[in-house]
Formats: sequence, structure tokens, C-alpha cells
Amino acid sequence: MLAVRDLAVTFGGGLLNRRAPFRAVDGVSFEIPRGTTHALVGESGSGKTTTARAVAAFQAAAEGSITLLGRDVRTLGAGARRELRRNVQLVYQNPFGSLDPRRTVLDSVVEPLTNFGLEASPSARREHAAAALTRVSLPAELHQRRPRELSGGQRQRVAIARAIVLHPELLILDEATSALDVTVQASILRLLDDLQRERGMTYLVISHDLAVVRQIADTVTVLRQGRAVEQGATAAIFDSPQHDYTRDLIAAIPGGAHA
Ligand SMILES: Nc1ncnc2c1ncn2[C@@H]1O[C@H](COP(=O)(O)OP(=O)(O)OP(=O)(O)O)[C@@H](O)[C@H]1O
Repeated sequence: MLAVRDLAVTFGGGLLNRRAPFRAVDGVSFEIPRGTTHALVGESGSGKTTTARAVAAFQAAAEGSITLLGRDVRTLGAGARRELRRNVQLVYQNPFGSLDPRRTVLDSVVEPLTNFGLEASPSARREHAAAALTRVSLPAELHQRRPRELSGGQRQRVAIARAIVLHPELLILDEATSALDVTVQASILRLLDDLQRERGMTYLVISHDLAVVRQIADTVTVLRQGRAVEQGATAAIFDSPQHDYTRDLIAAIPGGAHA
């Protein structure tokens, strides 16, 4: 589904800047088979979000290749890039950033369908959007509310509905459950697991919460200062970490690695 090879992303540098560019991502490679979940973990500033933004083509890569469904996202033409925009959806920690405070949540889910010219009529778009909201278990009586009238967990359900209404192949979840308390977090993780089974979606998860990663990821890449220090199957990484840095990350999980 996704293959990232020797990815490098740099910031700064250039003709007017005497300093060498800063390599925020420095030679990272990983693959995600369709229908599976890969997690990027590492301390703050290790390059997780920058890697994900490069995969979604929101961030230019300096080196390497990013192959999504057999095509390099770095060299796509305008039409294929638009299809990539539909096919790769992001869900962030704070859904306030993506939800318009003046719109009802139903209208917020209609919007991407309108933007991508999907569905023949406004009423078909509303129906499709309502079905997506129902799928994420947002009760119908909340569809006409504004984001501020919902709880954090309900808002995150709306953000997920906005993403899945476009039927993406790849969902990037950037600290998507980090702001939620544990019971709400657990119900969102269950929803994501159900959606993955139903639709065969592929997930790229960014999380500093290794308890969440252990629960949902099939494979993990551990990033440190833009480099992959360790990667492999989740159970292997957690049960026998090879690198001190990984051991320290695991040791920092509240309640221990088996929480
Ligand atoms: N637009 C930018 N311009 C300059 N430097 C940047 C930019 N975006 C990120 N960086 C730097 O790149 C490095 C990696 O940042 P990134 O956001 O990818 O880390 P992260 O692992 O996602 O961290 P966090 O967990 O705090 O979100 C950091 O040193 C950051 O300061």
C-alpha cells in the first residue's frame, strides 16, 4: 500500500543561509501493507509529523521515494495529486482545527464531498454525510449542532466521519486520541479498529502514547532525531527492544509496557 524509501526532509539552508539545512527526517524507510497499522513513535521533535506530512504530500521531500498504491507521490501531476488528497486523509489531535465553528457538524462532513465533487446532488451529499456520522456513532440529534456543543470525543468522531466519507485508502492519525480521557480514547480506538476491518483501510499512526501503539499497531518505526533507530513487529519491539532509546520510551509508559 505505502512504501517509504530513504526519505529525507530538510528545513532551512539555501543560498541566503550559510548554515546547512536541518535534516528533520534523515533516511527513513518503512512499508505498510494494505489493511494494517504502522506506528511512528519517538520523542518530541523526532520527525514523526514531518514524515507523515511528506507521505500526504503536504511537505516536500528532499530525498527518497514515497510510493502509494504503486505511484511515487513526489512526481504526481495535478489530477493524480487531487486523487491523493482524497485518498489520504488526516485526523489530528485537535479537531477544532479542521471543523468550522460556524457550521453544523453535518455541513462539515458534507464539505469534503462538495470539494471533491462527489455525489450528484446536495441531498445525496447530505445523505452520504449523515450515513458517515451515523457510522461513527454520532446520534442523529447531534448532526445539526456546532462543534462547540459537542464533547471532545464526539468532535473526534466528526473528524473521523469527515475523513472516511471520502473513502480513503490511507488514514493518518496524528495523536488522534491523545487529548481524550482513557474511556473515550478506548471507544475511539474500537471505532478505528472496526472501520479498518470493514473497509480494509491502512493506518499510519503517530503517537507518543506507547500503550495506544501497542494496542493498535501491527508494526512500528522508532524515530530519533529524524532517523529510524529500530523497526519491526509491534510485539517484538515491545517484548525485546534492541535500542536503549526504545527501552526508555517503553519504560515511560504509565502502568508499564503491558498496561
Ligand atoms: N516548518 C518547519 N520549519 C522548520 N523546522 C521544522 C518545521 N517543521 C518541523 N520542524 C522541525 O523538524 C523537527 C521534527 O519535527 P516534527 O514535528 O516532525 O516532530 P514530531 O516527532 O512530530 O514531534 P512532536 O511529537 O512534538 O509533534 C523538529 O526539530 C522541528 O522543530
